[in-house]
Amino acid sequence: MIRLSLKVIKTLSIVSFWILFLFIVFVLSKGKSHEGKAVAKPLHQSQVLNTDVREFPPEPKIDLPHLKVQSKIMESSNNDITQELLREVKEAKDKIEKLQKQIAILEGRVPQKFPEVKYLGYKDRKRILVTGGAGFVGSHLVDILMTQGHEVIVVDNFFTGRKRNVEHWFGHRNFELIHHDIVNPLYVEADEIYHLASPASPPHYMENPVKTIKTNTLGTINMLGLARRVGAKILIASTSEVYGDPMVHPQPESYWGHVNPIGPRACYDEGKRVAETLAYSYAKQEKVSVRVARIFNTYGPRMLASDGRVVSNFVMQALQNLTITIYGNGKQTRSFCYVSDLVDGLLSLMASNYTLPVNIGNPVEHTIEEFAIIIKNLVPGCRSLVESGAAVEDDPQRRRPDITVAETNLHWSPKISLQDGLQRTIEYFREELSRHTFSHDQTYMNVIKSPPKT
Ligand SMILES: O=c1ccn([C@@H]2O[C@H](COP(=O)(O)OP(=O)(O)O[C@H]3OC[C@@H](O)[C@H](O)[C@H]3O)[C@@H](O)[C@H]2O)c(=O)[nH]1
Repeated sequence: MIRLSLKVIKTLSIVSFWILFLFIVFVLSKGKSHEGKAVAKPLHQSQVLNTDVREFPPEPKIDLPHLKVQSKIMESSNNDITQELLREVKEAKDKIEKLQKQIAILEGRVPQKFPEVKYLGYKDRKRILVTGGAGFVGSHLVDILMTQGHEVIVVDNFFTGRKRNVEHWFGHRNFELIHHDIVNPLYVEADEIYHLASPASPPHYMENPVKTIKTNTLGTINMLGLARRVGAKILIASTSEVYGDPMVHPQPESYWGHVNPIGPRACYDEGKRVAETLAYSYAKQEKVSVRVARIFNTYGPRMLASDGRVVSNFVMQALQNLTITIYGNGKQTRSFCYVSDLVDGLLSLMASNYTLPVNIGNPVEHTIEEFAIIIKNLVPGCRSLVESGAAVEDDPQRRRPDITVAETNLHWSPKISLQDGLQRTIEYFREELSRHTFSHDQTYMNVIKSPPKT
């Protein structure tokens, strides 16, 4: 459809150029014939005058200057018209050139071929809504749902999501993108809802804590309300942060958590805890079919370089030989799951009959200090220093998922090793870096963080 529109625009611009050109040629030739008439007419008039007033000799002193002035006026007005037309032609040419450039850019961006999509019959094809579908995790989920042959509606407010993440589906008849903030109600039809919309990186969710709470409470109410109205099954993306700074290790789903309700992370931690409470309240009271995934630290391509989480920070620092910044003493631990494993877990959970919360994460645990060294060693020739700085307030000290529930009920466990996943992620960020040019004292971080120059 987009390709067709581009062709039509291209054809129209060429046709309009030729029409304008022919019009100009026509006007110019008219102007010339006028010029001819302008000379002929006075001559004719003078002849008439000669015959009519034979007794009075013509008075060239009066007539000739008049004729000269007149022809000069006509000449100059013709010159003006010509100048004006030439200016218009130039303007039109410039506009057409500009349009052609824009068309070339658009043609380059619209994929000539969509990724291969399975054909599903009417009975098997679902209409699936993904909130936050242009984000890091959401866009990977959308890719799988699309290739499975479903109809996918992406809703995103583009706070941390990017159109670029889903642009390879633009124009596909199974794909729809809605720019919408789910804090406001949404009226669409869907069989399933994956509710992922929320900033997930600590610096992002702390930037506007009130908005983070609204997204996870009002936004979740809106999505649960929608699920109730249309009878859709809904999966809520919760987080390992519901366990806070855990007193139990590793964390099973049965652990109630240890969250500071008034700390800097509370907007997210408590927001997600309320989201879970809302899910089970709608399930109990309104009979909505809910699934709750507690997502542990996830990484992979399409993370924003400015995301602020440890993987993107360390990889970007290592690629640019900048100091790798550890917050605190680096003894705190995390377990990192590659994004494709997480997406498989979400799909399995949605398809299962298991309705209680499920941890989705990779149980291989590392200290942040070890993690910095692992990344440094994976970037060939990296000369970064590793340094410790100030600790982050309320930073959870130990985190590792107990994934027994997922293994038993979903038959799911992560497949991608940290080594493989990080290598793919490093390649992605290397590519991201190559898209930008920097002056000698600039880094990707300070370029993308500084406000755009006007
Ligand atoms: O540059 C950095 C960034 C982070 N860190 C540390 O690395 C650890 C991990 O931090 P991240 O910001 O990546 O993520 P966190 O584990 O704190 O929070 C994450 O938890 C699970 C998810 O649901 C969320 O995506 C997110 O809230 C923390 O201890 C943090 O202090 C650094 O040492 N240096």
